[in-house]
Amino acid sequence: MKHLFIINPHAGKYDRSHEIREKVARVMEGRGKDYEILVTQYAGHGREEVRRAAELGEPLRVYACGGDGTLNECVVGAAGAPNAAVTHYPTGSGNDFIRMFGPDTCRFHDLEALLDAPQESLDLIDCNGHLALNVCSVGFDARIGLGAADFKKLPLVSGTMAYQLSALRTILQGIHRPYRVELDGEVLPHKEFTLLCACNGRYYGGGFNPSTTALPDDGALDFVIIKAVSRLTILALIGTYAKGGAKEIPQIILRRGRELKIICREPEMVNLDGERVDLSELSIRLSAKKVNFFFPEGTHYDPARRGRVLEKTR
Ligand SMILES: Nc1ncnc2c1ncn2[C@@H]1O[C@H](COP(=O)(O)OP(=O)(O)OP(=O)(O)O)[C@@H](O)[C@H]1O
Repeated sequence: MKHLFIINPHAGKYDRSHEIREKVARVMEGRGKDYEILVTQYAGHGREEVRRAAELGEPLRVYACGGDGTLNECVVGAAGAPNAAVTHYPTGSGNDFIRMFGPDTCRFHDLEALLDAPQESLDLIDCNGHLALNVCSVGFDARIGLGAADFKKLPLVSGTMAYQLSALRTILQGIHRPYRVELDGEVLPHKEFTLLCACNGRYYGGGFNPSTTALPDDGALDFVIIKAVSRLTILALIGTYAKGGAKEIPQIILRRGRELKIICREPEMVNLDGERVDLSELSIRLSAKKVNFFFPEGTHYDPARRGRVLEKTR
């Protein structure tokens, strides 16, 4: 079994690659494991290296050392490879996918707990051929989160300020847009929407909890759709939405399904695990590919399965 550590030096607030390298070497050499560390040189590098390693066909365990973007790169590289499995060693800003492990999320910081850990086969979201593990969304939230990058480039603008400026721009530009939306073959009667979200995981955007029922291995996606609402309404509802209260909000449609088709008037920013693609016609569905994900013994993304001993892969 080969253990491959993909370290993104740009994840989180500062470069932790040196510290992670030392920790990995200490743990892996102490246990006589076959391991390799790769510090990425550019966006997309992790995905390429994981794909190359998975294609060798040998048993492979990949540790995504970064945030959700790094995890997405490793997952895409390992998607569909039965010999490969991925986990998250969180050093990013949001680390949202693993929040689903609830009180056990902190155990992902323990490298030793990730060794010889059990795995499950997880579903993936496919949006026009782009894959996501956690959440794919379009609308108000995607424009704020992804649009913040435009402001981060400006001098004297901090990370928080970039999000505030992006939120202000999004609110001024109008928070709902005309989309044609089809859910599992049924065209929704509404003409304008604020946000459409396909959830495989339960958290995104630094802790927002749009779905409290999504499970990444149930062969379905949990769709969260906010109809057109006013700026004042969104301000009043956003706190409830963030805390997992979507089912209490009448302007939100919650459905479990397999495919969401969206046609926009012009290209829209689409969020895939925090990464951006711009599309005007979207088909968001379950991918035919799955990915193996490993996690500390006794923990689980499904609260009902926490504490159970799963089969280990050595
Ligand atoms: N060497 C690199 N240079 C520039 N960008 C990189 C490099 N390696 C990876 N990336 C990209 O960096 C981006 C941010 O990484 P990541 O999402 O892991 O961290 P984060 O934004 O701090 O965390 P989170 O997404 O959990 O908030 C991703 O788009 C990833 O593809």
